[in-house]
Amino acid sequence: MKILILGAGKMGSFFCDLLSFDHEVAVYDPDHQRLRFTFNALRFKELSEIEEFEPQLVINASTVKYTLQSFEAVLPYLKPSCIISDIASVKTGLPEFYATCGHPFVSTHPMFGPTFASLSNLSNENAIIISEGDHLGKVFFRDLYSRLHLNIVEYTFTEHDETIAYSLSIPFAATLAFAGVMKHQEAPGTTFKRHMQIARGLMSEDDFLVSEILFNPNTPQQIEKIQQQMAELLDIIKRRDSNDMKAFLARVREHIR
Ligand SMILES: O=C(O)C(=O)C[C@]1(C(=O)O)C=C[C@@H](O)C=C1
Repeated sequence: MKILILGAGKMGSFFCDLLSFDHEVAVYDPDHQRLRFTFNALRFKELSEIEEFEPQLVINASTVKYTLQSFEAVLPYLKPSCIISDIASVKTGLPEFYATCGHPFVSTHPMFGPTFASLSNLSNENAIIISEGDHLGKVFFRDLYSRLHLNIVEYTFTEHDETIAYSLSIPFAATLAFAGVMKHQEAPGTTFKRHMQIARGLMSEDDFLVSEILFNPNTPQQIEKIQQQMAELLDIIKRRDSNDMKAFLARVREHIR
């Protein structure tokens, strides 16, 4: 299959490595410097090269802020039968775009990345496939993700954004709150060190990625839940109420069972 990957960032390079043994792969990135590290694939710097290549599948691995923009840039150079796909962390705007783009589409979300996952062993990781996608496109990604031993879950676009607001925005916001008040420790404890590791991982992410995940329209209501929990905890601490604290901790334990 002829596959075009948009974006030679971390995820684009990951898909390129993964697919280049079994498929004819090309990578397009308008930032020519980033193509220096692209191997076993054609490196496209000009849009006209895409037209000549005639890809059958496009995997858009651009930074989430530019997902729609990069689709729009390449669309005029694709055959109508070409399946277009994205791996964006937030799907806002994509259902509307796909509905009018005139191409079969498939949308997925690998729930891992180079910061924390070991890309050579993904057997404990997850991937989401959006149910509205084209049948063949979904079969392609289901097969690819199964071969990586990923746990695969299927959600609609709406379910995806609701779930992601919960599973990414809560840890992101909680980490930002922690990192926002932390100071250098000369003798940190193990819990502190673990939090610090997560905070450093998150802060090494692209600002666009962090922002777009937090800009998910479902995020504010999740952050309000954190605020409610903190307000309740603060109140219990100030009152030094052992019974209320016991009840609070029991409730939290129930949540993480
Ligand atoms: O491990 C990483 O590199 C990630 O950025 C993964 C992570 C996460 O923080 O959990 C971040 C964004 C993705 O859309 C999915 C998962």
